[in-house]
Amino acid sequence: MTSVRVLVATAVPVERDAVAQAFPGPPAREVPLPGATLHRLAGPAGSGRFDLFAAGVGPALAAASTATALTAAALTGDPYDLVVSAGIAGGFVPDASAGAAPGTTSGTRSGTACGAPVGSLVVADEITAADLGAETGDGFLPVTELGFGTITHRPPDSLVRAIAAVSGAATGTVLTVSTVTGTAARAGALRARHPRALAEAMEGFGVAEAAAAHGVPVLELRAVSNPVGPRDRAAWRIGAALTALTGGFGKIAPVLESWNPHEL
Ligand SMILES: O=C(O)c1cccc(C(=O)CC[C@H]2O[C@@H](n3cnc4c(=O)[nH]cnc43)[C@H](O)[C@@H]2O)c1
Repeated sequence: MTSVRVLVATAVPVERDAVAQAFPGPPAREVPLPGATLHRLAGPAGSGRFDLFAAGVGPALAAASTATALTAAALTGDPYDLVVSAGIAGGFVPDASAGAAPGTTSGTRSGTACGAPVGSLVVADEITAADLGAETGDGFLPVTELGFGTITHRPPDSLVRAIAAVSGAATGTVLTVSTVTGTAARAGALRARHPRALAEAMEGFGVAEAAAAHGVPVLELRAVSNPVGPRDRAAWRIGAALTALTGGFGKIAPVLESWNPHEL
């Protein structure tokens, strides 16, 4: 059986390098593509084959870059089996008075609602575009209610559960936004519309759209660098999140390597 071929799309190089640190071995080989450069890891024979790349910030550039990488691989006759959107994110931290959102694996520990605190990991069971739609006098309407497209992609359930189990990541919806939330009002509106949301970032839905167009399954793994809410740059913990991302990939790499894409 050939080994699993995985494309990991981060937004920026520092996230890509944090993922790369989880993989021991020789330095990655650079493979240039139009608009992006793959970092091809040389794993031991029989292990998974991982290409990491910085796909850009925001859903549009991430989708375009991911589609380029997927098309290039397909044209060589060696397509990817899985795409992973990875990086840092804002975490929803509910009020201590609030319970966990139904269906999330986050919740109450010692009576304190925990959501997705800074430094924690989140694996998406739903990758949802939060601001793709129309504003109306009666509120926001997603594109699906306008009769177009989709707003949610669902990663393979068994893989999500395996990754959560091995990494300790919380499981829930990860929102994709084009504008970083910067007020309590916006955070509250997102939580009201997406009660299972644990995190927001800016690329997952774009990566997932590209993967879906190629019929390739997608995952999103995020390490929380800041709370979603009023803008406070001093509260960002990018170093801690990158460390968590490296640790998370160290744990999930064997799961990805042993995953059988035909068991979907
Ligand atoms: O200074 C700001 O308020 C600000 C505004 C826009 C972007 C940033 C970034 O640092 C880049 C966002 C980058 O990181 C992911 N990310 C991390 N935290 C969040 C968040 O709370 N909401 C959305 N995205 C977030 C995102 O995926 C981007 O790649 C700072």
